[in-house]
Amino acid sequence: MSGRNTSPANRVLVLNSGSSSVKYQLLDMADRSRLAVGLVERIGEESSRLVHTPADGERRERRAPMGDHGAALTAVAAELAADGMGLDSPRLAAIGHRVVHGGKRFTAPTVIDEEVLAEIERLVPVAPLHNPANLTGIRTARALNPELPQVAVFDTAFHTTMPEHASRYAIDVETADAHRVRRYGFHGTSHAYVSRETARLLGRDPAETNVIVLHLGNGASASAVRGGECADTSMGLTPLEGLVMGTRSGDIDPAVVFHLSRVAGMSTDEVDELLNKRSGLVGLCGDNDMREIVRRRDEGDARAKLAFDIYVHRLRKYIGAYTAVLGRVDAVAFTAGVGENSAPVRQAAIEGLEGLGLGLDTELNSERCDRARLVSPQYARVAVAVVPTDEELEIAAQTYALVRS
Ligand SMILES: Nc1ncnc2c1ncn2[C@@H]1O[C@H](COP(=O)(O)OP(=O)(O)O)[C@@H](O)[C@H]1O
Ligand SMILES: CC(=O)OP(=O)(O)O
Ligand SMILES: [Mg+2]
Repeated sequence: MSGRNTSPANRVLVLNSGSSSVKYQLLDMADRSRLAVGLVERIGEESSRLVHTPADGERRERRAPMGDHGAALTAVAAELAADGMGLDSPRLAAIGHRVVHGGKRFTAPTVIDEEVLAEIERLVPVAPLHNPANLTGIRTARALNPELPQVAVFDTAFHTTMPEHASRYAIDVETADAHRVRRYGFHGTSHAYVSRETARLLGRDPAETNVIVLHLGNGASASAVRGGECADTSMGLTPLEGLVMGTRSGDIDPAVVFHLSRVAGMSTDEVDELLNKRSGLVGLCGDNDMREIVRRRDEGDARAKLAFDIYVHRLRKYIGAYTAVLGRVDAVAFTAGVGENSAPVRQAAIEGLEGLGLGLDTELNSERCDRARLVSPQYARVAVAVVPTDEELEIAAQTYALVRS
């Protein structure tokens, strides 16, 4: 089976397009190994940068302005081609795209055609930072190889099991339904993967395990997972609701919007921009990198301390709320950039929650480690876990399963 024409098409390219970045991985699904990983940052700026690392080669960095996600993906395709793994490679089975908003319709991974593209486009108003980037990525990939199957894996899909008492807002039913206003939830691929991995870490069946997952990246969300299914999650119609994030406010009184419009004369777009891009940690202290915030706080910076405290206070409220939603909690799992790396955030979030059965082993918590692990003491009733998320692997697995079936 080593001849060129007989090599199986078992590779999947995964594209995770954020508002100003693209993360990508090329995976071999025979052994789930990574053949290349990379990142394009600062898309839309003069200082765009691509970092590409093939599994068996040197890390390469390219700096050139990339105006949009199309230009970024074209540059990624060129890097892959230089390693003999271009988008026209017969070994490539499919491209899996992370698509942030799938609305109510997409409850599972879906092969992309014109109609699916149109539906993703229709959802742009409820995911303005994300769906346009996803669409550009998909269109460019299709132009580069029209024959290649493209699969959309939706952030919202995992949350479609939420019961209506969790997904419906308490507003007029007819108005809500006419405009598809409800809570959808996001980061679903991560919540699904991490809740399953947490059960595995505990040596338990995911179908009988209840987990609170705290996905703390730049965007951040919490979910209550009962027996492998989402019972509630903190993001809503859009990825703005819930936890305090890098640049997003999370929960606020909706009347803040009317107030800013009436009293400060701000337009709808201006308030939208304020809450999505100039709020959260950035709005509170000018920084959205948790490393920097903790460093400043430790040097006595009052604004950084307040930002940290507000971030953690919100997190603790959700831990309490989801303990009540689930009734019995087996584990709280921290994941994504902040969750996996910030021992001070984990400590402040769990400290004093003995009443909920939670505790932390401060030594285990401060160890650096990139594998899933427990950081709670043996005697704690509820386990606390740090579980690295792997959205790319999960997207590749779902994509590959779909194109093979
Ligand atoms: N060592 C670290 N300590 C604390 N926070 C970290 C560390 N590494 C990364 N982060 C945080 O993780 C965030 C990015 O998380 P990530 O999950 O990659 O987000 P996204 O996928 O939304 O880009 C950074 O903004 C930073 O705040
Ligand atoms: C949905 C969402 O917030 O995604 P990200 O964390 O990639 O911004
Ligand atoms: Mg992320």
